Amino acid sequence: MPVEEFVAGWISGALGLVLGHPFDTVKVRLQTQTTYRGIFDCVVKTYRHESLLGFFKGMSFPIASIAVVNSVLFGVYSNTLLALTATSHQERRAQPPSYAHVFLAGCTGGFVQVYCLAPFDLIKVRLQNQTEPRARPGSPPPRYRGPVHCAVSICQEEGPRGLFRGAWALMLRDTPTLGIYFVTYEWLCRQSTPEGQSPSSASVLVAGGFAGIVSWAVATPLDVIKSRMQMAGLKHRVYRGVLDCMASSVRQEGLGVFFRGLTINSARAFPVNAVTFLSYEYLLRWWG
Ligand SMILES: CN(C)C(=N)NCCC[C@H](N)C(=O)O
Repeated sequence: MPVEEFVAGWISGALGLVLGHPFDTVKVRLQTQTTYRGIFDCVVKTYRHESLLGFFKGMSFPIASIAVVNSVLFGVYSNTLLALTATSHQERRAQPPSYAHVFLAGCTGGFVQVYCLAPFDLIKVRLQNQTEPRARPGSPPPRYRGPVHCAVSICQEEGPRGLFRGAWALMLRDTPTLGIYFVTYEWLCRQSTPEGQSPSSASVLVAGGFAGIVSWAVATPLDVIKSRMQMAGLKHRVYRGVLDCMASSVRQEGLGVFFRGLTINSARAFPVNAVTFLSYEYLLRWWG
């Protein structure tokens, strides 16, 4: 099994993550809290209360976890394509796989990475939702002192299964949308590249950026539900499942709830995924 795809997936994911984390914090807050009037209001309040550091809350853990999550996603995707089409990454430019194979491999990568992503994503969302400024003498400490304290507290207060809160919604979000992600990327690369050649850097950037936007646009409704289910344990609010969370969110806030964070998700998705795909392609060409 070729391992370069796993390593390239890790490095490219980490680069994209640092670039996108401030957008991600604003998105999570808009999706789970009702105190903000919009993106601008959330950015201003976060900056005033928590300084620039507020936008980077909960980032250390994803940086560590992206090593596992993105390498599993890209590694499983590429190795599934290898199993389906008997072509390596380098051979696929001359013999492009069918879109059905790309979709199937993307869905497989998305499905498998959920098992690694679920606990890391839960901890990230809990930490991003802590709006207290950095600890000052005399002020009450935030509920979670950091990622490890957060993981231990969740295990103690909600049981070890609590670490997988929202995992069903995450699986429903990621399995089909990662199929769409890789199909969009492949399709756009092929449109802008003469047959048999490797796509240029500009093609990879644009195709990666749009693959991010399209897949996140489709993923946003389940992303909202996933984030709410992840926060539910903390608020001692229990949803009976994904459908119950959907129904109760729509009842209270209308259908618009499914599009919370769509703009910021799309704004984040372009640079993050442009950089992710560019570094992934370059690392593999460099090693190939
Ligand atoms: C729509 N979904 C779930 C995705 N496209 N997932 C792939 C993640 C790529 C990148 N790390 C990101 O966070 O955008």
